[in-house]
Amino acid sequence: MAPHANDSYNGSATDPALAGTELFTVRSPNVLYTAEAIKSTYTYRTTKVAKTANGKYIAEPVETIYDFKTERKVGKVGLMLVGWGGNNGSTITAGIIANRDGLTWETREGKRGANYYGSVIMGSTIKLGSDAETGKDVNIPVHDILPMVHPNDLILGGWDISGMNLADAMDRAAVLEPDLKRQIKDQMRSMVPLPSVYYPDFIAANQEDRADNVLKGSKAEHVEKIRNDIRTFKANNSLDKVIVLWTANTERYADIRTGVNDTAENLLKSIDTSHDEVSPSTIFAVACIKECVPFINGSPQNTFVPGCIELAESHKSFIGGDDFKSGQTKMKSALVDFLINAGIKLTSIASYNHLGNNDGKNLNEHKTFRSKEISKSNVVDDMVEANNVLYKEGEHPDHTVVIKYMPAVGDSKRALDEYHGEIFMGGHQTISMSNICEDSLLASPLIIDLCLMTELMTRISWKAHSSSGVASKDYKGFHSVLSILSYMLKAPLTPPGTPVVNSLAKQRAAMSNIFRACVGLAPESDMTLEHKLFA
Ligand SMILES: NC(=O)c1ccc[n+]([C@@H]2O[C@H](COP(=O)([O-])OP(=O)(O)OC[C@H]3O[C@@H](n4cnc5c(N)ncnc54)[C@H](O)[C@@H]3O)[C@@H](O)[C@H]2O)c1
Ligand SMILES: O=P([O-])([O-])O[C@@H]1[C@@H](O)[C@H](O)[C@@H](O)[C@H](O)[C@@H]1O
Repeated sequence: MAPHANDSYNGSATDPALAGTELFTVRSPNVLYTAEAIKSTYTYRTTKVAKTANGKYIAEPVETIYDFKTERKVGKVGLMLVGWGGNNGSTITAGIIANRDGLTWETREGKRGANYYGSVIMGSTIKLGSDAETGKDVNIPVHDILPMVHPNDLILGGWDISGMNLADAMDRAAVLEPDLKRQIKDQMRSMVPLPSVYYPDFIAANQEDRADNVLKGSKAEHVEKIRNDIRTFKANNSLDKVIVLWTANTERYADIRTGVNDTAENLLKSIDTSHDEVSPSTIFAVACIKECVPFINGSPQNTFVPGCIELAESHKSFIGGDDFKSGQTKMKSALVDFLINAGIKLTSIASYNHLGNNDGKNLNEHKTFRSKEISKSNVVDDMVEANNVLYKEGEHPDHTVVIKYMPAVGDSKRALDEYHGEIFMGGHQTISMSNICEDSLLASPLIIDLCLMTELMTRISWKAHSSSGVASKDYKGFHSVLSILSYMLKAPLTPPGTPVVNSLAKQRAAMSNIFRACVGLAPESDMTLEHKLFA
Protein backbone atom coordinates (compact mmCIF):
# COMPACT_ATOMS: atom_id res chain seq x y z
CA MET A 1 0.00 0.00 0.00
CA ALA A 2 1.43 3.39 -0.97
CA PRO A 3 2.50 5.63 1.92
CA HIS A 4 0.25 8.61 2.48
CA ALA A 5 1.77 11.98 1.62
CA ASN A 6 -0.99 13.92 3.31
CA ASP A 7 -0.19 12.20 6.56
CA SER A 8 3.57 12.76 6.09
CA TYR A 9 4.03 9.02 5.83
CA ASN A 10 7.44 8.61 4.29
CA GLY A 11 7.18 4.92 3.65
CA SER A 12 9.06 3.95 6.72
CA ALA A 13 7.96 3.95 10.30
CA THR A 14 9.45 6.63 12.53
CA ASP A 15 12.18 5.02 14.56
CA PRO A 16 10.22 2.94 17.11
CA ALA A 17 12.77 4.11 19.67
CA LEU A 18 10.63 7.28 19.71
CA ALA A 19 7.80 5.16 21.01
CA GLY A 20 6.67 6.01 24.53
CA THR A 21 6.06 3.52 27.32
CA GLU A 22 4.09 1.09 25.17
CA LEU A 23 4.95 -2.58 25.70
CA PHE A 24 5.43 -3.11 21.97
CA THR A 25 6.08 -1.19 18.77
CA VAL A 26 4.74 -2.13 15.35
CA ARG A 27 7.36 -1.90 12.64
CA SER A 28 5.43 -1.28 9.44
CA PRO A 29 5.25 1.33 6.66
CA ASN A 30 1.60 1.71 7.69
CA VAL A 31 2.27 2.69 11.28
CA LEU A 32 3.77 5.97 12.37
CA TYR A 33 4.75 6.83 15.95
CA THR A 34 5.07 10.45 16.93
CA ALA A 35 5.46 11.89 20.42
CA GLU A 36 1.75 12.79 20.37
CA ALA A 37 0.08 9.89 18.59
CA ILE A 38 0.12 6.45 17.06
CA LYS A 39 -1.09 6.66 13.46
CA SER A 40 -2.02 3.65 11.35
CA THR A 41 -3.33 3.00 7.88
CA TYR A 42 -5.58 0.01 7.92
CA THR A 43 -7.30 -1.94 5.17
CA TYR A 44 -10.74 -2.99 6.35
CA ARG A 45 -11.91 -6.07 4.46
CA THR A 46 -15.57 -7.05 4.31
CA THR A 47 -17.79 -9.02 1.94
CA LYS A 48 -20.78 -7.53 0.16
CA VAL A 49 -23.51 -10.06 -0.66
CA ALA A 50 -26.22 -9.67 -3.27
CA LYS A 51 -29.13 -12.10 -3.71
CA THR A 52 -29.86 -13.27 -7.24
CA ALA A 53 -33.32 -13.69 -8.76
CA ASN A 54 -33.09 -17.43 -8.31
CA GLY A 55 -32.32 -17.16 -4.60
CA LYS A 56 -28.58 -17.60 -4.81
CA TYR A 57 -25.95 -15.19 -3.56
CA ILE A 58 -23.11 -13.22 -5.13
CA ALA A 59 -20.35 -12.47 -2.63
CA GLU A 60 -17.93 -9.66 -3.40
CA PRO A 61 -14.85 -8.80 -1.27
CA VAL A 62 -14.69 -5.07 -0.45
CA GLU A 63 -11.69 -3.12 0.82
CA THR A 64 -11.87 0.25 2.58
CA ILE A 65 -8.76 2.03 3.79
CA TYR A 66 -8.87 3.97 7.04
CA ASP A 67 -6.34 6.09 8.86
CA PHE A 68 -6.57 5.78 12.64
CA LYS A 69 -4.95 8.13 15.12
CA THR A 70 -4.64 7.40 18.84
CA GLU A 71 -3.37 10.14 21.11
CA ARG A 72 -0.72 8.67 23.38
CA LYS A 73 -1.10 11.07 26.31
CA VAL A 74 -3.70 9.68 28.73
CA GLY A 75 -3.85 12.51 31.25
CA LYS A 76 -5.54 12.60 34.63
CA VAL A 77 -8.98 10.95 34.54
CA GLY A 78 -11.92 11.22 36.93
CA LEU A 79 -14.76 8.73 37.24
CA MET A 80 -18.01 10.07 38.69
CA LEU A 81 -20.51 7.38 39.65
CA VAL A 82 -24.23 7.98 39.88
CA GLY A 83 -25.27 5.71 42.73
CA TRP A 84 -21.79 5.98 44.29
CA GLY A 85 -23.09 4.79 47.67
CA GLY A 86 -24.55 1.58 46.29
CA ASN A 87 -23.16 -1.93 46.41
CA ASN A 88 -21.30 -1.56 43.10
CA GLY A 89 -20.21 2.02 43.77
CA SER A 90 -18.79 1.32 47.22
CA THR A 91 -17.24 -1.97 46.09
CA ILE A 92 -15.39 -0.56 43.08
CA THR A 93 -14.16 2.35 45.19
CA ALA A 94 -12.80 -0.03 47.81
CA GLY A 95 -11.29 -2.21 45.09
CA ILE A 96 -9.38 0.66 43.51
CA ILE A 97 -8.06 1.82 46.90
CA ALA A 98 -6.98 -1.74 47.77
CA ASN A 99 -5.20 -2.16 44.41
CA ARG A 100 -3.62 1.27 44.58
CA ASP A 101 -2.28 0.59 48.09
CA GLY A 102 -1.35 -3.04 47.35
CA LEU A 103 -3.40 -4.28 50.28
CA THR A 104 -3.77 -7.85 51.53
CA TRP A 105 -6.29 -9.06 54.08
CA GLU A 106 -7.08 -12.16 56.09
CA THR A 107 -10.05 -14.38 55.23
CA ARG A 108 -11.20 -17.80 56.46
CA GLU A 109 -9.41 -19.30 53.45
CA GLY A 110 -6.20 -17.40 54.26
CA LYS A 111 -4.57 -14.20 53.03
CA ARG A 112 -5.97 -12.55 49.88
CA GLY A 113 -4.62 -9.64 47.85
CA ALA A 114 -6.08 -6.91 45.68
CA ASN A 115 -6.56 -7.68 41.97
CA TYR A 116 -8.68 -6.73 38.99
CA TYR A 117 -9.95 -10.21 38.14
CA GLY A 118 -13.14 -10.05 36.06
CA SER A 119 -11.96 -6.99 34.15
CA VAL A 120 -11.42 -7.93 30.50
CA ILE A 121 -8.91 -5.08 30.15
CA MET A 122 -6.96 -5.65 33.38
CA GLY A 123 -7.40 -9.41 33.70
CA SER A 124 -7.20 -10.86 30.21
CA THR A 125 -4.82 -10.97 27.25
CA ILE A 126 -4.88 -10.41 23.50
CA LYS A 127 -2.78 -12.26 20.93
CA LEU A 128 -0.15 -9.88 19.54
CA GLY A 129 1.29 -12.39 17.08
CA SER A 130 3.59 -15.42 16.87
CA ASP A 131 7.11 -15.68 18.20
CA ALA A 132 9.57 -15.13 15.34
CA GLU A 133 11.70 -18.06 16.52
CA THR A 134 9.30 -20.63 17.94
CA GLY A 135 6.06 -19.72 16.16
CA LYS A 136 4.25 -19.85 19.50
CA ASP A 137 1.51 -17.31 20.26
CA VAL A 138 2.68 -14.12 21.96
CA ASN A 139 -0.12 -12.78 24.17
CA ILE A 140 -0.09 -9.42 25.94
CA PRO A 141 -2.42 -7.85 28.54
CA VAL A 142 -5.36 -6.14 26.81
CA HIS A 143 -4.41 -3.05 28.81
CA ASP A 144 -1.17 -2.84 26.80
CA ILE A 145 -2.61 -2.92 23.27
CA LEU A 146 -3.05 0.87 23.29
CA PRO A 147 -2.21 3.61 25.81
CA MET A 148 -4.90 3.41 28.51
CA VAL A 149 -5.46 4.95 31.91
CA HIS A 150 -4.63 2.64 34.83
CA PRO A 151 -7.59 2.12 37.20
CA ASN A 152 -5.31 2.80 40.15
CA ASP A 153 -4.97 6.36 38.83
CA LEU A 154 -8.69 7.08 38.55
CA ILE A 155 -10.01 9.90 40.75
CA LEU A 156 -13.43 8.85 42.07
CA GLY A 157 -16.49 10.90 42.94
CA GLY A 158 -20.20 10.86 42.36
CA TRP A 159 -23.73 11.29 43.52
CA ASP A 160 -26.27 9.34 45.53
CA ILE A 161 -29.79 9.99 46.84
CA SER A 162 -28.44 8.45 50.03
CA GLY A 163 -26.04 10.73 51.85
CA MET A 164 -24.24 7.88 53.59
CA ASN A 165 -20.43 8.14 53.42
CA LEU A 166 -18.64 5.42 51.51
CA ALA A 167 -17.30 3.63 54.60
CA ASP A 168 -20.80 3.18 56.02
CA ALA A 169 -22.09 2.41 52.52
CA MET A 170 -19.45 -0.32 52.23
CA ASP A 171 -20.75 -1.80 55.50
CA ARG A 172 -24.34 -1.49 54.24
CA ALA A 173 -23.36 -3.34 51.07
CA ALA A 174 -21.94 -6.28 53.07
CA VAL A 175 -19.76 -7.35 50.12
CA LEU A 176 -16.15 -7.09 51.35
CA GLU A 177 -14.18 -8.82 54.11
CA PRO A 178 -13.91 -7.07 57.51
CA ASP A 179 -10.12 -7.14 57.50
CA LEU A 180 -10.08 -5.27 54.18
CA LYS A 181 -12.74 -2.78 55.24
CA ARG A 182 -10.76 -2.05 58.41
CA GLN A 183 -7.77 -0.93 56.35
CA ILE A 184 -9.64 1.44 54.04
CA LYS A 185 -12.58 2.74 56.09
CA ASP A 186 -10.85 6.01 57.00
CA GLN A 187 -10.22 6.86 53.34
CA MET A 188 -13.75 5.78 52.45
CA ARG A 189 -15.33 7.78 55.29
CA SER A 190 -14.01 10.98 53.75
CA MET A 191 -15.94 10.22 50.54
CA VAL A 192 -19.50 11.54 50.62
CA PRO A 193 -21.81 11.42 47.57
CA LEU A 194 -23.13 14.66 46.15
CA PRO A 195 -26.91 15.14 46.42
CA SER A 196 -28.75 13.75 43.47
CA VAL A 197 -31.90 13.83 41.42
CA TYR A 198 -34.78 11.84 42.93
CA TYR A 199 -38.07 11.32 41.07
CA PRO A 200 -39.83 8.59 43.15
CA ASP A 201 -42.05 7.43 40.29
CA PHE A 202 -39.06 6.01 38.41
CA ILE A 203 -37.83 3.55 41.05
CA ALA A 204 -39.45 1.28 43.61
CA ALA A 205 -41.26 2.93 46.49
CA ASN A 206 -39.13 0.85 48.87
CA GLN A 207 -36.15 3.09 48.00
CA GLU A 208 -37.70 6.14 49.69
CA ASP A 209 -36.17 5.38 53.09
CA ARG A 210 -32.67 5.99 51.76
CA ALA A 211 -33.47 9.16 49.83
CA ASP A 212 -32.09 11.71 52.28
CA ASN A 213 -29.66 13.46 49.91
CA VAL A 214 -31.82 14.86 47.14
CA LEU A 215 -31.78 18.03 45.07
CA LYS A 216 -34.65 20.52 45.18
CA GLY A 217 -35.75 22.61 42.22
CA SER A 218 -36.77 22.09 38.63
CA LYS A 219 -35.47 19.54 36.16
CA ALA A 220 -33.70 22.29 34.26
CA GLU A 221 -32.01 23.35 37.52
CA HIS A 222 -31.03 19.71 38.11
CA VAL A 223 -29.28 19.58 34.73
CA GLU A 224 -27.35 22.75 35.50
CA LYS A 225 -26.46 21.60 39.01
CA ILE A 226 -25.07 18.31 37.68
CA ARG A 227 -23.11 20.17 35.01
CA ASN A 228 -21.67 22.40 37.70
CA ASP A 229 -20.84 19.37 39.88
CA ILE A 230 -18.86 17.90 36.98
CA ARG A 231 -16.99 21.13 36.31
CA THR A 232 -16.22 21.60 40.01
CA PHE A 233 -15.00 18.00 40.39
CA LYS A 234 -12.79 18.40 37.33
CA ALA A 235 -11.31 21.68 38.53
CA ASN A 236 -10.82 20.63 42.15
CA ASN A 237 -8.91 17.52 41.08
CA SER A 238 -7.04 19.14 38.16
CA LEU A 239 -8.47 16.55 35.81
CA ASP A 240 -7.98 16.36 32.07
CA LYS A 241 -11.10 14.30 31.57
CA VAL A 242 -14.19 13.03 33.44
CA ILE A 243 -16.27 9.94 32.69
CA VAL A 244 -19.74 9.65 34.27
CA LEU A 245 -21.24 6.20 34.81
CA TRP A 246 -24.72 5.28 36.07
CA THR A 247 -24.66 2.52 38.66
CA ALA A 248 -27.73 3.81 40.47
CA ASN A 249 -31.03 1.96 40.76
CA THR A 250 -32.82 0.45 37.81
CA GLU A 251 -35.55 2.84 36.70
CA ARG A 252 -38.83 2.01 35.01
CA TYR A 253 -38.90 2.59 31.26
CA ALA A 254 -39.84 6.09 30.20
CA ASP A 255 -42.72 6.24 27.72
CA ILE A 256 -41.49 7.39 24.33
CA ARG A 257 -43.82 10.22 23.40
CA THR A 258 -43.97 12.45 20.36
CA GLY A 259 -43.38 16.02 21.43
CA VAL A 260 -41.82 14.95 24.75
CA ASN A 261 -38.63 12.93 24.18
CA ASP A 262 -38.69 11.94 20.52
CA THR A 263 -36.29 14.66 19.41
CA ALA A 264 -33.45 16.59 21.05
CA GLU A 265 -35.42 19.81 20.82
CA ASN A 266 -38.52 18.29 22.41
CA LEU A 267 -36.49 16.62 25.16
CA LEU A 268 -34.85 19.92 26.08
CA LYS A 269 -38.25 21.61 26.10
CA SER A 270 -39.61 18.82 28.35
CA ILE A 271 -36.75 19.41 30.75
CA ASP A 272 -37.48 23.12 30.75
CA THR A 273 -41.08 22.35 31.71
CA SER A 274 -40.06 19.59 34.20
CA HIS A 275 -42.10 17.05 32.29
CA ASP A 276 -42.90 13.98 34.41
CA GLU A 277 -41.63 11.54 31.77
CA VAL A 278 -38.01 12.74 31.96
CA SER A 279 -36.16 10.33 34.25
CA PRO A 280 -33.23 11.05 36.59
CA SER A 281 -30.92 9.00 34.36
CA THR A 282 -31.91 11.03 31.30
CA ILE A 283 -31.32 14.23 33.29
CA PHE A 284 -27.79 12.98 34.01
CA ALA A 285 -27.28 11.96 30.38
CA VAL A 286 -28.36 15.39 29.09
CA ALA A 287 -26.13 17.16 31.63
CA CYS A 288 -23.14 15.07 30.53
CA ILE A 289 -23.87 15.55 26.83
CA LYS A 290 -24.02 19.31 27.35
CA GLU A 291 -20.69 19.12 29.21
CA CYS A 292 -19.30 16.86 26.46
CA VAL A 293 -18.51 14.29 29.14
CA PRO A 294 -19.10 10.62 28.26
CA PHE A 295 -22.09 9.06 30.03
CA ILE A 296 -22.41 5.28 30.38
CA ASN A 297 -25.55 3.52 31.65
CA GLY A 298 -24.93 0.39 33.70
CA SER A 299 -28.63 -0.21 34.30
CA PRO A 300 -31.34 -1.55 31.96
CA GLN A 301 -33.76 1.39 31.69
CA ASN A 302 -34.17 3.31 28.41
CA THR A 303 -32.21 6.34 29.56
CA PHE A 304 -31.28 7.08 25.97
CA VAL A 305 -34.65 8.06 24.62
CA PRO A 306 -34.52 9.08 20.93
CA GLY A 307 -34.14 12.76 21.80
CA CYS A 308 -31.19 11.96 24.04
CA ILE A 309 -29.38 10.03 21.29
CA GLU A 310 -30.04 12.87 18.86
CA LEU A 311 -28.64 15.36 21.39
CA ALA A 312 -25.50 13.25 21.88
CA GLU A 313 -24.99 13.05 18.12
CA SER A 314 -25.39 16.80 17.68
CA HIS A 315 -22.87 17.45 20.48
CA LYS A 316 -20.51 14.68 19.31
CA SER A 317 -20.57 13.48 22.91
CA PHE A 318 -20.19 9.80 23.84
CA ILE A 319 -22.97 7.73 25.40
CA GLY A 320 -23.11 3.98 26.00
CA GLY A 321 -25.15 1.28 27.70
CA ASP A 322 -27.23 -0.55 28.78
CA ASP A 323 -27.04 -2.79 31.85
CA PHE A 324 -23.81 -4.41 33.00
CA LYS A 325 -23.51 -7.98 31.69
CA SER A 326 -22.06 -9.50 34.82
CA GLY A 327 -23.04 -13.05 35.61
CA GLN A 328 -26.16 -14.94 34.60
CA THR A 329 -26.55 -13.10 31.30
CA LYS A 330 -22.85 -13.21 30.47
CA MET A 331 -22.99 -17.00 30.83
CA LYS A 332 -26.18 -17.06 28.71
CA SER A 333 -24.62 -15.05 25.87
CA ALA A 334 -21.66 -17.45 25.78
CA LEU A 335 -23.65 -20.69 26.16
CA VAL A 336 -26.34 -19.78 23.61
CA ASP A 337 -23.61 -18.78 21.16
CA PHE A 338 -21.98 -22.20 21.61
CA LEU A 339 -25.18 -24.24 21.40
CA ILE A 340 -26.66 -22.55 18.34
CA ASN A 341 -23.33 -22.41 16.51
CA ALA A 342 -22.91 -26.11 17.24
CA GLY A 343 -26.16 -26.76 15.40
CA ILE A 344 -28.14 -27.56 18.53
CA LYS A 345 -31.65 -26.15 18.34
CA LEU A 346 -32.22 -24.39 21.63
CA THR A 347 -35.98 -24.47 22.25
CA SER A 348 -36.28 -23.07 25.76
CA ILE A 349 -34.33 -20.98 28.26
CA ALA A 350 -35.57 -20.74 31.85
CA SER A 351 -33.59 -18.04 33.63
CA TYR A 352 -34.35 -17.68 37.34
CA ASN A 353 -32.47 -15.93 40.07
CA HIS A 354 -32.92 -14.62 43.57
CA LEU A 355 -30.80 -12.07 45.38
CA GLY A 356 -31.00 -10.07 48.57
CA ASN A 357 -29.20 -6.79 47.91
CA ASN A 358 -30.79 -3.37 47.45
CA ASP A 359 -30.80 -3.89 43.69
CA GLY A 360 -33.00 -6.93 44.22
CA LYS A 361 -35.17 -4.92 46.62
CA ASN A 362 -35.62 -2.20 43.99
CA LEU A 363 -36.49 -4.85 41.38
CA ASN A 364 -39.27 -6.10 43.64
CA GLU A 365 -41.77 -3.87 41.82
CA HIS A 366 -43.01 -4.85 38.39
CA LYS A 367 -42.20 -1.51 36.76
CA THR A 368 -38.49 -1.76 37.59
CA PHE A 369 -38.32 -5.55 37.14
CA ARG A 370 -39.75 -5.04 33.63
CA SER A 371 -36.68 -3.00 32.64
CA LYS A 372 -34.43 -5.85 33.75
CA GLU A 373 -36.64 -8.52 32.16
CA ILE A 374 -36.26 -6.80 28.79
CA SER A 375 -32.47 -6.53 28.95
CA LYS A 376 -32.11 -10.13 30.16
CA SER A 377 -34.49 -11.54 27.53
CA ASN A 378 -33.25 -9.87 24.33
CA VAL A 379 -29.70 -11.11 24.71
CA VAL A 380 -30.19 -14.19 22.47
CA ASP A 381 -32.01 -12.51 19.56
CA ASP A 382 -29.04 -11.97 17.22
CA MET A 383 -27.70 -15.51 17.67
CA VAL A 384 -31.10 -17.04 16.91
CA GLU A 385 -31.71 -14.80 13.89
CA ALA A 386 -28.27 -15.67 12.50
CA ASN A 387 -29.14 -19.37 12.20
CA ASN A 388 -31.82 -19.87 9.54
CA VAL A 389 -31.03 -23.59 9.42
CA LEU A 390 -32.44 -24.18 12.90
CA TYR A 391 -34.98 -21.37 13.11
CA LYS A 392 -37.59 -20.22 10.64
CA GLU A 393 -38.26 -16.50 10.21
CA GLY A 394 -39.59 -15.20 13.53
CA GLU A 395 -39.06 -18.50 15.37
CA HIS A 396 -37.17 -18.36 18.66
CA PRO A 397 -36.74 -20.36 21.88
CA ASP A 398 -39.19 -19.96 24.75
CA HIS A 399 -37.44 -17.63 27.17
CA THR A 400 -38.54 -16.71 30.66
CA VAL A 401 -36.79 -14.47 33.21
CA VAL A 402 -37.64 -14.60 36.89
CA ILE A 403 -36.02 -12.48 39.62
CA LYS A 404 -36.99 -12.82 43.28
CA TYR A 405 -35.90 -10.72 46.24
CA MET A 406 -34.57 -12.90 49.06
CA PRO A 407 -32.79 -10.70 51.65
CA ALA A 408 -31.05 -13.66 53.28
CA VAL A 409 -28.57 -14.17 50.41
CA GLY A 410 -27.55 -10.50 50.16
CA ASP A 411 -25.31 -9.64 47.21
CA SER A 412 -24.64 -13.32 46.51
CA LYS A 413 -27.18 -13.88 43.73
CA ARG A 414 -28.28 -17.43 43.05
CA ALA A 415 -28.89 -17.98 39.33
CA LEU A 416 -30.61 -21.18 38.23
CA ASP A 417 -30.91 -21.78 34.49
CA GLU A 418 -32.17 -24.53 32.28
CA TYR A 419 -31.27 -24.69 28.57
CA HIS A 420 -33.31 -27.23 26.63
CA GLY A 421 -32.87 -28.07 22.98
CA GLU A 422 -33.31 -30.53 20.15
CA ILE A 423 -30.40 -32.63 18.92
CA PHE A 424 -29.86 -35.32 16.27
CA MET A 425 -32.75 -37.62 15.27
CA GLY A 426 -35.35 -36.33 17.73
CA GLY A 427 -33.11 -36.37 20.75
CA HIS A 428 -32.95 -33.64 23.41
CA GLN A 429 -30.20 -31.98 25.38
CA THR A 430 -30.99 -30.28 28.68
CA ILE A 431 -28.37 -28.24 30.55
CA SER A 432 -29.26 -27.27 34.12
CA MET A 433 -26.96 -24.77 35.76
CA SER A 434 -26.55 -23.28 39.21
CA ASN A 435 -24.42 -20.13 39.15
CA ILE A 436 -23.75 -18.21 42.37
CA CYS A 437 -22.93 -14.70 41.20
CA GLU A 438 -21.32 -12.34 43.73
CA ASP A 439 -23.10 -9.51 41.94
CA SER A 440 -21.02 -6.52 42.98
CA LEU A 441 -17.69 -8.37 42.71
CA LEU A 442 -18.68 -9.32 39.14
CA ALA A 443 -20.08 -5.93 38.12
CA SER A 444 -17.38 -3.71 39.62
CA PRO A 445 -14.60 -4.82 37.21
CA LEU A 446 -17.01 -4.03 34.36
CA ILE A 447 -17.18 -0.45 35.63
CA ILE A 448 -13.39 -0.36 35.24
CA ASP A 449 -13.63 -1.75 31.69
CA LEU A 450 -16.39 0.66 30.67
CA CYS A 451 -14.46 3.62 32.06
CA LEU A 452 -11.09 2.65 30.53
CA MET A 453 -12.53 1.88 27.11
CA THR A 454 -14.66 4.99 27.02
CA GLU A 455 -11.68 7.14 27.97
CA LEU A 456 -9.61 5.45 25.26
CA MET A 457 -12.28 6.11 22.64
CA THR A 458 -12.06 9.84 23.38
CA ARG A 459 -8.46 9.66 22.07
CA ILE A 460 -9.08 7.66 18.88
CA SER A 461 -10.05 9.35 15.62
CA TRP A 462 -10.28 8.15 12.02
CA LYS A 463 -10.58 9.20 8.42
CA ALA A 464 -11.42 7.19 5.32
CA HIS A 465 -9.61 7.03 1.98
CA SER A 466 -11.59 7.61 -1.18
CA SER A 467 -11.72 4.92 -3.84
CA SER A 468 -8.87 6.78 -5.53
CA GLY A 469 -6.80 6.38 -2.37
CA VAL A 470 -6.94 9.95 -1.09
CA ALA A 471 -7.59 10.28 2.62
CA SER A 472 -10.23 12.77 3.67
CA LYS A 473 -8.79 15.92 5.24
CA ASP A 474 -9.94 15.82 8.83
CA TYR A 475 -10.01 13.11 11.44
CA LYS A 476 -13.37 12.31 13.04
CA GLY A 477 -14.39 10.60 16.27
CA PHE A 478 -16.35 7.37 16.51
CA HIS A 479 -20.12 7.62 16.50
CA SER A 480 -21.54 9.09 19.72
CA VAL A 481 -23.11 5.73 20.62
CA LEU A 482 -20.17 3.60 21.74
CA SER A 483 -21.29 0.15 20.61
CA ILE A 484 -17.69 -1.07 21.10
CA LEU A 485 -18.64 -1.32 24.80
CA SER A 486 -21.11 -4.15 24.09
CA TYR A 487 -19.00 -6.92 25.69
CA MET A 488 -19.72 -5.40 29.11
CA LEU A 489 -23.44 -4.83 28.52
CA LYS A 490 -26.61 -6.94 28.38
CA ALA A 491 -28.51 -4.66 26.01
CA PRO A 492 -25.84 -2.96 23.89
CA LEU A 493 -26.87 0.47 22.63
CA THR A 494 -25.91 0.86 18.95
CA PRO A 495 -26.10 3.80 16.53
CA PRO A 496 -29.67 4.10 15.24
CA GLY A 497 -30.43 1.55 12.52
CA THR A 498 -27.35 -0.61 13.16
CA PRO A 499 -27.48 -4.25 14.29
CA VAL A 500 -27.15 -5.35 17.92
CA VAL A 501 -24.59 -8.08 18.56
CA ASN A 502 -24.94 -10.00 21.84
CA SER A 503 -22.69 -12.97 21.10
CA LEU A 504 -19.94 -12.69 23.70
CA ALA A 505 -17.23 -14.03 21.37
CA LYS A 506 -18.14 -11.63 18.58
CA GLN A 507 -18.24 -8.70 20.99
CA ARG A 508 -14.77 -9.46 22.30
CA ALA A 509 -13.37 -10.02 18.80
CA ALA A 510 -14.78 -6.70 17.60
CA MET A 511 -13.22 -4.87 20.54
CA SER A 512 -9.76 -6.45 20.22
CA ASN A 513 -9.65 -6.20 16.42
CA ILE A 514 -10.53 -2.52 16.46
CA PHE A 515 -7.69 -1.99 18.91
CA ARG A 516 -5.38 -4.02 16.61
CA ALA A 517 -6.40 -1.86 13.64
CA CYS A 518 -5.35 1.24 15.60
CA VAL A 519 -1.81 -0.11 15.69
CA GLY A 520 -1.96 -1.32 12.09
CA LEU A 521 -2.33 -5.03 12.84
CA ALA A 522 -4.64 -7.39 10.96
CA PRO A 523 -7.64 -8.87 12.77
CA GLU A 524 -6.87 -12.03 14.71
CA SER A 525 -8.39 -14.78 12.54
CA ASP A 526 -7.08 -17.82 14.43
CA MET A 527 -6.55 -19.45 11.03
CA THR A 528 -2.95 -20.38 11.97
CA LEU A 529 -2.27 -21.45 8.37
CA GLU A 530 1.38 -21.54 9.30
CA HIS A 531 0.56 -24.63 11.33
CA LYS A 532 -1.67 -26.23 8.71
CA LEU A 533 0.12 -25.79 5.42
CA PHE A 534 3.30 -27.73 5.10
CA ALA A 535 5.56 -27.80 2.08
N1 LIG B 1 -24.12 -7.63 39.03
C1 LIG B 1 -24.62 -6.44 39.33
O1 LIG B 1 -24.48 -5.92 40.43
C2 LIG B 1 -25.36 -5.73 38.26
C3 LIG B 1 -25.44 -6.26 36.97
C4 LIG B 1 -26.14 -5.55 36.01
C5 LIG B 1 -26.74 -4.35 36.32
N2 LIG B 1 -26.65 -3.87 37.59
C6 LIG B 1 -27.31 -2.61 37.87
O2 LIG B 1 -26.41 -1.72 38.50
C7 LIG B 1 -27.17 -0.84 39.33
C8 LIG B 1 -26.51 -0.76 40.69
O3 LIG B 1 -26.48 -2.03 41.26
P1 LIG B 1 -26.14 -2.11 42.83
O4 LIG B 1 -26.14 -3.54 43.21
O5 LIG B 1 -24.97 -1.26 43.14
O6 LIG B 1 -27.47 -1.42 43.42
P2 LIG B 1 -27.63 -0.61 44.78
O7 LIG B 1 -29.08 -0.48 45.00
O8 LIG B 1 -26.79 -1.18 45.84
O9 LIG B 1 -27.01 0.83 44.43
C9 LIG B 1 -27.75 1.78 43.72
C10 LIG B 1 -27.48 3.11 44.37
O10 LIG B 1 -28.10 4.12 43.59
C11 LIG B 1 -28.64 5.07 44.47
N3 LIG B 1 -29.62 5.82 43.68
C12 LIG B 1 -30.86 5.45 43.31
N4 LIG B 1 -31.41 6.42 42.54
C13 LIG B 1 -30.44 7.39 42.37
C14 LIG B 1 -30.36 8.61 41.68
N5 LIG B 1 -31.40 9.06 40.97
N6 LIG B 1 -29.21 9.34 41.73
C15 LIG B 1 -28.15 8.88 42.44
N7 LIG B 1 -28.17 7.72 43.15
C16 LIG B 1 -29.30 6.99 43.12
C17 LIG B 1 -29.18 4.28 45.62
O11 LIG B 1 -29.33 5.08 46.79
C18 LIG B 1 -28.08 3.23 45.79
O12 LIG B 1 -27.12 3.66 46.70
C19 LIG B 1 -28.58 -1.38 39.37
O13 LIG B 1 -29.39 -0.67 38.46
C20 LIG B 1 -28.42 -2.80 38.86
O14 LIG B 1 -29.58 -3.31 38.23
C21 LIG B 1 -26.00 -4.52 38.57
O1 LIG C 1 -25.84 -9.64 34.71
P1 LIG C 1 -26.76 -10.71 35.21
O2 LIG C 1 -26.16 -11.54 36.31
O3 LIG C 1 -27.37 -11.51 34.11
O4 LIG C 1 -28.04 -9.92 35.80
C1 LIG C 1 -28.20 -9.59 37.12
C2 LIG C 1 -29.55 -10.08 37.46
O5 LIG C 1 -29.52 -11.47 37.39
C3 LIG C 1 -29.90 -9.64 38.85
O6 LIG C 1 -31.19 -10.13 39.17
C4 LIG C 1 -29.91 -8.15 38.92
O7 LIG C 1 -30.23 -7.77 40.18
C5 LIG C 1 -28.54 -7.62 38.59
O8 LIG C 1 -28.64 -6.23 38.52
C6 LIG C 1 -28.06 -8.12 37.27
O9 LIG C 1 -28.76 -7.47 36.25
